[in-house]
Amino acid sequence: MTPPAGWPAGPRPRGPLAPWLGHVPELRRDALGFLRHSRAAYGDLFRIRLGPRDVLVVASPEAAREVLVDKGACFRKGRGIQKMRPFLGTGLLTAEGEPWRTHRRLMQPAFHRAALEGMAGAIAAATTPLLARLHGAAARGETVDVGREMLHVTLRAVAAVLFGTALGDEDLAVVERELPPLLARTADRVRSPVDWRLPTPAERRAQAAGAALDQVVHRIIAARRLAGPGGHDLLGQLLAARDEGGAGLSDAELRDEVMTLFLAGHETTATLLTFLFLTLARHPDVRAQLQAEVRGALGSGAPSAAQVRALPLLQACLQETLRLYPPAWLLPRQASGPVTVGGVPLEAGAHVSVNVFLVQRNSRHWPQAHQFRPDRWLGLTRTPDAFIPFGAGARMCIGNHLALLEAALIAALVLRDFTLDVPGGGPQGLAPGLTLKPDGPVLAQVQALAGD
Ligand code: HEM
Repeated sequence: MTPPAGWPAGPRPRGPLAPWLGHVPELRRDALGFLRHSRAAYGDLFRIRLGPRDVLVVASPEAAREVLVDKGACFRKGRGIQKMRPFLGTGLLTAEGEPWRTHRRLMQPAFHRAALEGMAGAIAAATTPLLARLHGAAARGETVDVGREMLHVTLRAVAAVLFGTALGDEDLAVVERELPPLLARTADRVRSPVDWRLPTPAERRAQAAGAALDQVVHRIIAARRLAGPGGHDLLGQLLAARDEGGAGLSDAELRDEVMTLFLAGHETTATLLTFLFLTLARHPDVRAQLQAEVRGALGSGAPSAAQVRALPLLQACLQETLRLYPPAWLLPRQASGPVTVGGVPLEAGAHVSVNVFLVQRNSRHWPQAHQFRPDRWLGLTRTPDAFIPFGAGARMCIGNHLALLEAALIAALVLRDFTLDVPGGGPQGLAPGLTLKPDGPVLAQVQALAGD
């Protein structure tokens, strides 16, 4: 195993199977511990081995910027992302080159901050069943599984934002039932070292789920086309989008984009909210200040986008949660031609992994990097370079404003009426999979706050 010429050092794989597996066993055992330890020993750029491949791990904001922004055109998405294609088709997440550029140009306006203003009502309405469940749990003294509840609410929110009122209760039930097995199977495929599709029960379940979802999505697209322009839903805006030649997205392209938005926008936002409530339960002083801010600024009705954006401590807590626990914790890339990163020469096909988790806990850039200190965000006028939870450059998350709006609205609505306590402090470890999650369920006791 000869490392590529000019590459930095990294840990040596151990054990009899090391030549075949490289660091896969270490990563399976404790990926974050292994990566943190390697960074401490080898610096902000180091080499690891994944099976037959050398991977350059990037843990400095400067080199991350090179990969994602300055030399972004010299890289394509890594292999894992391509394995999402059977279910996602070629939506924004998986597309490359000209098709990606065309779709991104067409879709971008619908995701601008100003375009999202009118969606606050739909997100607040999607939160109503969660609030009802929390009331019930508080009255009965039951605990709630915060992660599960956040997955429910963000799925409803993303569905409401995408389809508006076009999504009836029956269709929503299909989405709630069929999307999770499809997403779970997609995550398994990404993690798997091989890329085959045996007809296992999970694969067959995912295929059936995909077919059921396709039916719903195609029906809604047809109905939405008939209804014509107007409305605040994203699908309406995507249907109306035209390129310079006057061409819009076909039904097949819209299907792929809708599935992509479900996948990209659902678990990520749920994870942010789960970590937010877990972290606030561990910092009751911050939570009390935050509740005072929310209750002081919001009346009893549905808050507007402008109202939640103007809550400085809520915004600071969301940023600090994204810094410590970035749901998209690593961004894999493959060089499409010869290029250097941090002075390291890469050949075409070389693998790079921008490690968002390590960048955002880099102590050169973040004093007390591992501590939850939302106050560090108060009064900041520009986003620090070492903060890339939504990526950076041309492939940066198209849904970043939507995610922050959704998370702020849901968090504000919950915090206005409830306190979620997590007895024993909840799960202590982190589970880095497709997204970064707590390594166990976050079980909360719910207390309803008295009205004013
Ligand atoms: C807290 C929530 C979210 C986080 C942390 C997050 C993070 C990210 C990151 C890091 C990327 C870049 C991936 C890369 O460079 O390889 C990305 C891409 C993307 N995200 Fe998000 N995301 C979130 C929510 C959303 C939402 C709500 C949507 C839409 C409903 C969305 C849609 C997308 C899409 C379509 C892409 C691909 C963009 C492209 O390549 O042009 N995301 N996201």
